[in-house]
Amino acid sequence: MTVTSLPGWWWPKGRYSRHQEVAMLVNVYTGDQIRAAEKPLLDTGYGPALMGRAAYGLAHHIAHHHSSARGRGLYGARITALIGPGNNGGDGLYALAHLARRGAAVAAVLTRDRAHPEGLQAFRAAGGRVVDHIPPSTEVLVDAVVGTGFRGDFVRPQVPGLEILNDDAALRPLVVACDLPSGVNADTGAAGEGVIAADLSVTFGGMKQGLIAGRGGTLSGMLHTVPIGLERHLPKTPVRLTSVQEPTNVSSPLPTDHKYSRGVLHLVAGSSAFPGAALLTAGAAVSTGVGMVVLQAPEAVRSRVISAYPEVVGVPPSSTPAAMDRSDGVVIGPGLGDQPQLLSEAEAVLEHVLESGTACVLDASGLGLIRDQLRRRGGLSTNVLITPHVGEARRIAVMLRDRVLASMLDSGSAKADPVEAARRVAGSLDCSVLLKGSTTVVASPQGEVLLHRAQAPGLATAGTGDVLSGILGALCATQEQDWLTVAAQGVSMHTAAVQRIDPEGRGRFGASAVVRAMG
Ligand SMILES: NC(=O)C1=CN([C@@H]2O[C@H](COP(=O)(O)OP(=O)(O)OC[C@H]3O[C@@H](n4cnc5c(N)ncnc54)[C@H](O)[C@@H]3O)[C@@H](O)[C@H]2O)[C@@H](O)CC1
Ligand SMILES: Nc1ncnc2c1ncn2[C@@H]1O[C@H](COP(=O)(O)OP(=O)(O)O)[C@@H](O)[C@H]1O
Repeated sequence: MTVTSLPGWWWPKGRYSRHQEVAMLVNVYTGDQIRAAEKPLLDTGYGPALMGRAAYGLAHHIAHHHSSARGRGLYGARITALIGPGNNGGDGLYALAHLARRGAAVAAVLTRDRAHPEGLQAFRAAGGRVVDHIPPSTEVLVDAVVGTGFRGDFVRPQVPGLEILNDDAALRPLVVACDLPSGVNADTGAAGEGVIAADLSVTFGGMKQGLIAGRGGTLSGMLHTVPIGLERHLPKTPVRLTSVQEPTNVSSPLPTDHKYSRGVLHLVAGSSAFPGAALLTAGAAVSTGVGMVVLQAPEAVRSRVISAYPEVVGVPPSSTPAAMDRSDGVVIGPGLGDQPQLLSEAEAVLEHVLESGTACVLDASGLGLIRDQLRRRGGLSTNVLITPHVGEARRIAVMLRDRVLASMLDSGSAKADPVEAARRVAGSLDCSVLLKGSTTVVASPQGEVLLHRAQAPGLATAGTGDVLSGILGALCATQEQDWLTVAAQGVSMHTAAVQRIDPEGRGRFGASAVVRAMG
């Protein structure tokens, strides 16, 4: 069976061997797009065939992951499924029937008084038992309560024995979600408290946005897509997923290059309160490979940065735009703080950038400059990439007086929708947006979206955003690419550096270590 395996290089419980991923950019669909693609096939009687392929793929991945987690074959493996009333439950039942025929001891808990009749029949015929609790010896728990048919709120079924989910990692069963963890919104990733976090999600027909975005991205675990024959019917999607691998499409220096042809990056970063941010941004830019890094910052910041990176050229914060004449890329904001003088000097640089069209990354305190630009120009410009985290994006929602946007950014809300939020900010400000978080969402003003699921929660440490700004700045100064390409390269490099220093996902590193791992 052909499958597309997605990022799995790091795994929290350390139970699996490293997984090779294959795809560089994968199309991502909403639940409705998948359902629409299924429709012509269902209308012409192919429903059972689709379900057959889905169930076979699910069984295949359960068997594979069980044997890599336990180090033995399927014979005698104790597999229990939570089965809902719809086709998602049907997939689960047929998958268990396959596994029973390969010698597994399978059981199903029916969470409602009805279940997919043919699936139930196949399950029973294969020797499956319907039980009213989760046997404590369960090694694999399959979540097939509800898939893309999920509507409203999800309440975790009250099934005796589910407490085994609270066991220590070594005892806990492997949790496999059928299509997606029950209760995750397939489009947005919004999810309530009752959702059972999966170690592995096996999804059918195409990668669903809800498995990557928002809370869904943190609940879905390792991802596999099982092709079920929808490919021809799937629409062109503007949403793609990056790989976490080191990008291969970043230009290397040519024998004919000189420092100016390799790009000059102008950084407006650092203040007496936050000199470290300038160090991290400059260090990351130098290590990414760029012809020259120019740092516009107060004297104390410059001397600290230059003592660590003597190759950086310092200019005072009051420099005129002439200091930027040779700049191919600009980063404004890391560690600027809130000193009015520094901010007004940064504003002059931003004005110059907006006039000249030089590629510019606007981050951290630099994002506060958007307010004035909204007043002056009604937004920014397509040569700008803004890189807010969710808190900063909420402040942008306030600047835009956009309540809908604010609710999309509220991760606890059923309306949470980071993909649409990033698109909305990009459209409103006419610039590209990189919304940081456990899944990074990059959106262009034209509505194209790129998702990156780092699966590296150790990145949640101060200063890693400054490192990312330095990487993005260096990349945009070195090569002429659209922001989506630069962002895909940048986030992949950022994550790949973490992969090198922290392959086990222990999180015992700081942002400086990420810079050191860049080279
Ligand atoms: N349409 C098809 O032919 C295919 C569908 N497939 C599977 O079918 C799933 C979709 O099937 P369905 O459309 O039957 O929908 P689901 O099985 O996902 O959900 C529908 C059922 O879940 C219940 N439900 C809805 N919201 C709920 C909530 N908040 N809490 C608890 N229960 C809730 C409903 O009562 C309904 O009976 C996909 O996720 C996938 O697993 C696959 O077999 C591939 C082919
Ligand atoms: N839970 C997480 N999992 C993976 N990556 C994360 C997580 N939390 C944050 N990150 C990443 O870490 C970086 C943090 O950036 P930011 O919040 O701007 O930090 P700082 O301002 O301290 O530099 C971003 O690239 C973000 O995507």
